[in-house]
Amino acid sequence: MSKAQYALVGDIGGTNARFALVARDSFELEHIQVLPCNDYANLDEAVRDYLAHHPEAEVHEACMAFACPVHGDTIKMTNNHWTFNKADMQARLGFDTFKYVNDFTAMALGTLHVADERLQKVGGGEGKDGAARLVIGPGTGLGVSGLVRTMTDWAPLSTEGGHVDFAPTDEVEISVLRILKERFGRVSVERILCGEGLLNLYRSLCEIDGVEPAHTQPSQVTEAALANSDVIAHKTLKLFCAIFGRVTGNAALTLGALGGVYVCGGIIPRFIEFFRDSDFRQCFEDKGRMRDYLGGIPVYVVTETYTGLLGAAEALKNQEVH
Ligand SMILES: Nc1ncnc2c1ncn2[C@@H]1O[C@H](COP(=O)(O)OP(=O)(O)OP(=O)(O)O)[C@@H](O)[C@H]1O
Repeated sequence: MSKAQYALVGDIGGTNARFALVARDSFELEHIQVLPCNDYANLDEAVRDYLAHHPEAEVHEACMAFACPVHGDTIKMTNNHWTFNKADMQARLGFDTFKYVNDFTAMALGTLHVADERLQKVGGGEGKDGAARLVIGPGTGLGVSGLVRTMTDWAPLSTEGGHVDFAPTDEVEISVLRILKERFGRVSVERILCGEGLLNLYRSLCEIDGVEPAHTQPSQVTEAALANSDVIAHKTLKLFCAIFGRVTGNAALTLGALGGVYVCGGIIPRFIEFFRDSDFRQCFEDKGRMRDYLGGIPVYVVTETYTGLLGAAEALKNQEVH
């Protein structure tokens, strides 16, 4: 009996490597497995281990997303010890095709295949068909990407939008800027809108109120905020959502994202009800003469865990991804 033909897709983060198989012309992820990168000397060991569990699959094609730059000849993971030459790795694994994409680019492409029930709408109308989409996500950093329709496919934009300047809009935010400027010299929005950023914001609000910080992890701040057991933690999460709304609105204006906004990353899905009740949407739309323009744009929080794997599957077939 001949083996079934599959492509291997991967999403390689600092801590974990996620793998799945996809059949030809399908976006259904089969046999998803999450392996700790630290258990393997390099990528090929992890891939071999994964494929050894699926001898029924014949794999000639692969596409993987990496949490590091992917444009050079060498992949050097930012947060783990894996490093290798791309051509050498492809030869070692014996794949006819091996595509490499950045993890947030894969996240953006993955939103094209997320099931409707994994998209939580937070205001706005219907996205305009074929118009640009914004993909933005606070996680370890603040990822910003976009999707633009071309003649053949959706082209993902690789941007550094997390590094635009933080633009405060009231006295409290101006005080936050002052405090963070003293610490970092320059304050990009990523200094606030990511896990570490949430802590930066919390510590700043503690300093403004003259209170000793009680939390040292981003998750502690959100837990205390959700339990409403700590006034400053609650204020922090509220302000986090408001600033995220303004930054997302700015990015949507710049990109002309009438097709919709997709909120990815591991942070917002952890407090989706709080997010829905927050000032996020109001701040997203609070752009003077552009209020109506933004008012029509739907915002979706993506709650799918494996968006990056779906994106790797899309990237394999997408002619705009080289
Ligand atoms: N409950 C929480 N509230 C706020 N931030 C959190 C919470 N739990 C984890 N974080 C923060 O979320 C960040 C991780 O984000 P995310 O889950 O998106 O990972 P990632 O950037 O995709 O990285 P990787 O691909 O290595 O998993 C970390 O900075 C972490 O401290």
